[in-house]
Amino acid sequence: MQKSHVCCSVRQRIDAQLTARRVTALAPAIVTAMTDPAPFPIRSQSPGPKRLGLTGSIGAGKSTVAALLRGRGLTVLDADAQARLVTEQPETLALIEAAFPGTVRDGVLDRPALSAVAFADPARLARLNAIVHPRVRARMTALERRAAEAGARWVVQDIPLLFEGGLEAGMDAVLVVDAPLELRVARVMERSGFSREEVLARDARQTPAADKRAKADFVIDNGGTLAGLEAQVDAALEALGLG
Ligand SMILES: CC(C)(COP(=O)(O)OP(=O)(O)OC[C@H]1O[C@@H](n2cnc3c(N)ncnc32)[C@H](O)[C@@H]1O)[C@@H](O)C(=O)NCCC(=O)NCCS
Ligand SMILES: Nc1ncnc2c1ncn2[C@@H]1O[C@H](COP(=O)(O)OP(=O)(O)OP(=O)(O)O)[C@@H](O)[C@H]1O
Repeated sequence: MQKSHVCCSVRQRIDAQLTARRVTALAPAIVTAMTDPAPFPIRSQSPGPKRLGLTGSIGAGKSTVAALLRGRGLTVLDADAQARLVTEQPETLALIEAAFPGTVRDGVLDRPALSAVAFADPARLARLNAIVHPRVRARMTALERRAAEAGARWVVQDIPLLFEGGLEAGMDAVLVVDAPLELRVARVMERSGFSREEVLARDARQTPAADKRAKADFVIDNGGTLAGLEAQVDAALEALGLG
């Protein structure tokens, strides 16, 4: 009952405003609504909270956007964090060590060592993904169920590999955050101490940023200031009726 009310209120607001299906920023801190004859489509017919997929290439600013969304009261489920928990489980570590010998030491994953082997070769990365991703998905489903029980009407699913996993079909809306490659590289080098080559190796294993943008319902350009980013996040939430 409550859920259909949310769905209707989203539709009403967007019908009334005849606003954007897509929000883009052509320059930092400037948000432009592109008109679309159709109201924003809320796709899911399934019960449970509506899902806002949050994705983007390495270093685009997903975690930063996720923090803003949390700050606005939304429940954010973080696939990277779940992957980290999964890769602490003995069962997963045994599978990883068997597939990538030498990457687990004293029961702890050597993340740089695994990265060096996995991101160097698509077949190896596929093998790692096959171990980790089903477990991450199961945990995300469990978290979503918990959020539903707590009364959440929307959940944000922060999933770096949303398009790579074909998960967009299960989302009610997809928000892609993006920034120019060189800026993403510089930000990740600064944040994580990775080399330029390490960042580029990961980027090369992801769906190209241009393809992500093309598939998005909302594109947030994070090539500028944090204030500009925040303004775009608020515009997207407004268009979804969550502002
Ligand atoms: C290889 C691992 C150990 C490296 O750990 P590390 O701490 O260096 O990176 P972290 O997990 O924080 O990921 C940082 C970013 O790297 C990129 N990345 C991570 N895994 C992948 C992947 N399988 N394919 C492409 N890009 C990836 C994403 O942009 C991600 O946001 C780790 O990333 C991992 O276990 N990856 C497999 C699980 C996975 O796909 N996680 C991402 C989404 S669920
Ligand atoms: N607009 C901005 N201005 C300055 N720094 C920023 C901005 N947006 C994000 N950053 C910084 O850039 C780095 C990358 O951002 P963030 O961690 O949010 O990206 P991500 O997409 O989650 O990365 P990953 O794919 O590695 O998980 C962080 O250190 C973050 O604080």
